[in-house]
Amino acid sequence: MYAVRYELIKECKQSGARLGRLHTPHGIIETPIFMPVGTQATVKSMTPEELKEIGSQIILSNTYHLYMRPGHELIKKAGGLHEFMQWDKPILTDSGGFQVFSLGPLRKITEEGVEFRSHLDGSRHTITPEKAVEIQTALGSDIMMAFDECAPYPADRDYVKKSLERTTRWLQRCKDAHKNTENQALFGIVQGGMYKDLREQSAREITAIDLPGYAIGGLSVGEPKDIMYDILGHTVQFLPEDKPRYLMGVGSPDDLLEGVIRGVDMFDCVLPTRIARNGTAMTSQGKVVVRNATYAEDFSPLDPECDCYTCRNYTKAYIRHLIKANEILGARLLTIHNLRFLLKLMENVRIAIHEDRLLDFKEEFFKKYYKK
Ligand SMILES: CCNc1nc2cc3[nH]c(NC)nc3cc2c(=O)[nH]1
Ligand SMILES: [Zn+2]
Repeated sequence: MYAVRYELIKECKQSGARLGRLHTPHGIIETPIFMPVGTQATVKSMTPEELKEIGSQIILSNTYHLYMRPGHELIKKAGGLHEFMQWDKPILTDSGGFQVFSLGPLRKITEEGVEFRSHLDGSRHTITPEKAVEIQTALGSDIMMAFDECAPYPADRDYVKKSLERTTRWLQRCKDAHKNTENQALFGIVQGGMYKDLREQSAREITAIDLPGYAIGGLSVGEPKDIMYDILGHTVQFLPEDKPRYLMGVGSPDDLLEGVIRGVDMFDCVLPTRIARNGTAMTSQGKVVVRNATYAEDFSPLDPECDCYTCRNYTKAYIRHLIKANEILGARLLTIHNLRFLLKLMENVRIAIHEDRLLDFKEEFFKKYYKK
């Protein structure tokens, strides 16, 4: 019996999209789903109450950052991540692989794992598949991600092939090290760069290892959108229908819709929270850079069609003032709105799949948001 079980509710008649339910130890998640990112055990500037208020069902936290600070042993002493941050719904932790690889020249990859220097104090560390599982076990997340290598883009074919084969060996080591399969699920991650045959090879190797869910990694790493969509569509066909599919690091509205249409169930992205902090909002009329002077005396709501706390109470002029004055409330109000916007988008996507009109919904959305 796995800690996490996927229930396929309905397949869309217009596309490869699906409605599903993900049963986890901390509750049931309706998919397709967008997961707000809480890198350091907090979705920046949001309280758990506010996250629930806007409809967050599951949040993501980052193994590398929490291992570095405050340390997974401390969080274990605190009773685990749910207790530490007072979030009683599901948590997914990534394995730190992506962060460690984005440390660039400060790291060395071997069969054993990855040696790197801390971004905080330069101290030397080695993360192995076993260590990544140990850290995530201490954090107590509902879903832990395998330790993998996200191949850089671009990367030559030989490198990508060797890398994906090592990622498969690392996944087996993660599974062997994963003891409490009743309380925590381990998801495997498919690699293979932008090479369709290598994507097939990786998907077959990774799914040959029986797990409750699988992620598509190595995308949203700077490649053109049409390549991402093409590789994604190719890769999904080698993933089992009865398991959730998680596309890592994807979250702009167009990418979410294109991903759902190709059969993806789970997404995460720092975009909505990151652009909020620098004064950009995603609205039903498209992007609004609210820090622009044009909004200085605009006393209308940020998004007339939005039901969030920010749009019910404040004007663009006020939010612009807060952002210009670098007031913390500015970042908070835009974060509330941007997260609500994406969570609401996914609610509407789930309804559209239910009514077999997802492609029509996408058409309408693109006309308003992207004016095309
Ligand atoms: C769980 C850690 N492993 C892991 N994280 C990832 C995070 C990503 N984030 C983005 N774009 C923002 N692409 C990603 C790929 C991977 C990937 O291939 N692997
Ligand atoms: Zn709003």
